[in-house]
Amino acid sequence: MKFEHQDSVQNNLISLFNSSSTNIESIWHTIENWADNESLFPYKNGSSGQILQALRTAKIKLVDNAPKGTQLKLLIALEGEQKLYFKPKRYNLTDMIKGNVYAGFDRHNSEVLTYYLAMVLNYKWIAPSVIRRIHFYKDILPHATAGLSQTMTKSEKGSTCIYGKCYYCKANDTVCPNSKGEIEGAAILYLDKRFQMHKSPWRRSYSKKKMGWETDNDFCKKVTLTLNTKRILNLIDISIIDFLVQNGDRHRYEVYKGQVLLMDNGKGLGNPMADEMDILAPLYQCCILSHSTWQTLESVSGGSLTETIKLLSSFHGEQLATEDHYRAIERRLLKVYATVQYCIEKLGSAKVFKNKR
Ligand SMILES: Nc1ncnc2c1ncn2[C@@H]1O[C@H](COP(=O)(O)OP(=O)(O)OP(=O)(O)O)[C@@H](O)[C@H]1O
Ligand SMILES: [Mn+2]
Repeated sequence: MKFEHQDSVQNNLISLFNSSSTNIESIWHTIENWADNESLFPYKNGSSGQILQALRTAKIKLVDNAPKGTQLKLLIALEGEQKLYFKPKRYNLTDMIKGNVYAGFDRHNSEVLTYYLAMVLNYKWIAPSVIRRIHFYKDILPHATAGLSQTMTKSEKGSTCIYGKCYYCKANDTVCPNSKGEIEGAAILYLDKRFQMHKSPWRRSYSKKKMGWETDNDFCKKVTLTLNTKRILNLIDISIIDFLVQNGDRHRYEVYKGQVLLMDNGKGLGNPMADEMDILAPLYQCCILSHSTWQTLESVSGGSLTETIKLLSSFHGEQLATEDHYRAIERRLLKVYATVQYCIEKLGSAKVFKNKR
């Protein structure tokens, strides 16, 4: 069932994304002059769509390794002073990643789908991200830094491949151009600003050891001693987004202009059959939620969440996930509603719903 209110939410989102304008210079100019406390990057009046179009098409000036982190990725300088992070495709959409919630390589489509998901859920502290195919021999090799060239190797079939520079990068784990000579990946707009990094209170141990949040029923109380309500509400918003795509790897978070950024979203969409509930621990342990997040969640019920993501991503002609994954997101959304219901029953809605500031 669809409500009128849902149509207006969807129409508003369409107006952010359905932009045919491709004046790259002018959208980069808008970004450079962006000084707003409402979102990480401009999004109104088609800006979101224009940024994605620019990320997909802007000419490449320089390609380098991006050595921070465990996953292979590139830092690409575009004509006109903007940069992007390029997380290459490592899996097909139908591949199932078995194992724990942080198993496997990053999924490039998870970065992109999470961007749309966050925008639909009105979480605007995220960098625009879009699928881009880059011609290896025309657009990477001629612009590669010496450092990047040193982390390339010839495959058995004779093509040049990249193994990159990162914590988990290994010379036999390469990314190679496809039969068209292209490498597909997520092009993520680079935030060239200073931000602070914090450890997530709900991070995993990445070993057999149990973390405080896994054993302590009063864990949220401890968190409230160090973090204010606004920060906790932000972390809860993020845990909902992470739960919907099953990203279980939110070990740290970055803060910019007092807002928690949704950065590093590549560990979602691994297994459409899994609903690991503990990703939602911030929500069910603290049992608070911002009013506005709840309103937004209610406004995307009944299938409209994934319908809207599909619609917005269709403007670039890309399929971001299989139907199994979209069904899984809708199924998990029902579990989010049920978790909020549990909190209301436990504490009463007056205690659950909070204002963000
Ligand atoms: N869009 C961005 N703009 C600027 N900096 C970014 C952006 N995305 C990520 N970073 C920074 O780069 C670092 C590495 O990126 P990211 O976390 O995506 O890589 P990763 O390989 O998945 O790392 P990890 O293995 O620690 O999860 C992050 O710590 C973050 O500070
Ligand atoms: Mn990561």
